[in-house]
Amino acid sequence: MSLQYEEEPLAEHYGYGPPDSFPKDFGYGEEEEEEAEDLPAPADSKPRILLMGLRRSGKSSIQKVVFHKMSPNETLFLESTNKIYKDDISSSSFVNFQIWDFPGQVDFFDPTFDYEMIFRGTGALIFVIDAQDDYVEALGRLHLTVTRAYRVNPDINFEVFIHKVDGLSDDHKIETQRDIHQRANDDLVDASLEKLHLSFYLTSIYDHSIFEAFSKVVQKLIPQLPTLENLLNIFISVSRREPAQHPHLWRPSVLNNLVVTETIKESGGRGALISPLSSNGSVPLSSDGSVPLSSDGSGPLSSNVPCPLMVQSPCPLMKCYGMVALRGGERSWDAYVPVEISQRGGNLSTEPHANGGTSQQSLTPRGDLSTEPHANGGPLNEPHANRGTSQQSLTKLSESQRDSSPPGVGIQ
Ligand SMILES: Nc1nc2c(ncn2[C@@H]2O[C@H](COP(=O)(O)OP(=O)(O)OP(=O)(O)O)[C@@H](O)[C@H]2O)c(=O)[nH]1
Repeated sequence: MSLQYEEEPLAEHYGYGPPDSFPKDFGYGEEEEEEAEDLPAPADSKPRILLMGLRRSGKSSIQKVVFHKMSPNETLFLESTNKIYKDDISSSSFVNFQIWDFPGQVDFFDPTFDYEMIFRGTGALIFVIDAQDDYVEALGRLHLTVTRAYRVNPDINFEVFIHKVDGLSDDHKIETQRDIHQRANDDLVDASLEKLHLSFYLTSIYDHSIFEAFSKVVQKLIPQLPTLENLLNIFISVSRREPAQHPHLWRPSVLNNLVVTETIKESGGRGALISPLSSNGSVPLSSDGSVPLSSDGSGPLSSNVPCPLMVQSPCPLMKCYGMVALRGGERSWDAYVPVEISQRGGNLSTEPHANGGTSQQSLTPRGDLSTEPHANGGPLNEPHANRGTSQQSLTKLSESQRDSSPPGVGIQ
């Protein structure tokens, strides 16, 4: 069903050539995209993220650096995209989506182009603006694109990447963002589209900003986000150790870098503990209970306690893992929620916790957040209150490891 649905309009209406022309030979790219025959039906498809913007604005570079580990310098050799490249990001049960990288020269509004089909199945539209270039034309195209898309599908998240800001001074960055924000919103007001919300991000492939921005875009597509945010607030509240004191500690710290990969399992839990996991699905252990980094700084070292709920991920946004355990009253730890922690190359955030005020929150039996004080008098924000329980969680994972596991394995 989907095969014809997607193949036909794209194959017919996209193609090489100047703007405003759509030769019939347009098709999908050949590198990583699926064959048209494999495309899922629109109703069943994963959330779709469109990458749009003028030519050379940096769309393909963003995709390659964020999802294919291409080094930023290599993007200098990328050729101009002349087909839609559809990239399937299937990293876990929560975070599955497709990215469609559009050629910059395509005019999406050619009458023969079925833009309705494209926008109808879209979760987020990222419009990339080259901040090092004159952006007047880009603003015009942005307006045209988002207004047309909004009329087809008002549920799309519209995200504007003010890109290549590595070449700008701090003052220039702020001024550029202010100016683009102002002009884009003025255009919407003139079109009586005040309800259309644009989110803006300053990005560059040469630093962490592009990962942060993409992480935020993806998170908006996760329906369980409120629950996850609550969990992560708890995560932050128990993550007390400062990197300055323990530079070897792998310390997830910012909310928007975290993505949970499993729903909360039924539990009689009243508390939460998060232990870091290595990418091979085991809990890293060291003599002082902290988490040593691997030599390349990309994540925790491997260790010796297997975790049955581990979810592997090929995506560099989600290469490290943590685990939430829900405590079940008199019982031992009986539910585990693996979380994926977005991080790249050991670039740890050392910003203070933005959401640290959740110390009195605890998990109800259904995994919802309660704001009541902790029932057992062991507030979650006291690191030592969790030391004993991390031992319990390890017991649950592997009885044989019980005595050999040091206390305080969880991040504190
Ligand atoms: N300074 C800087 N250059 C970048 C950045 N991102 C991409 N570039 C460069 O911008 C140029 C164009 O990048 P592409 O990714 O090919 O742009 P595109 O939007 O996909 O281009 P089309 O395929 O023609 O639509 C390349 O030389 C990249 O190296 C960035 O964050 N900073």
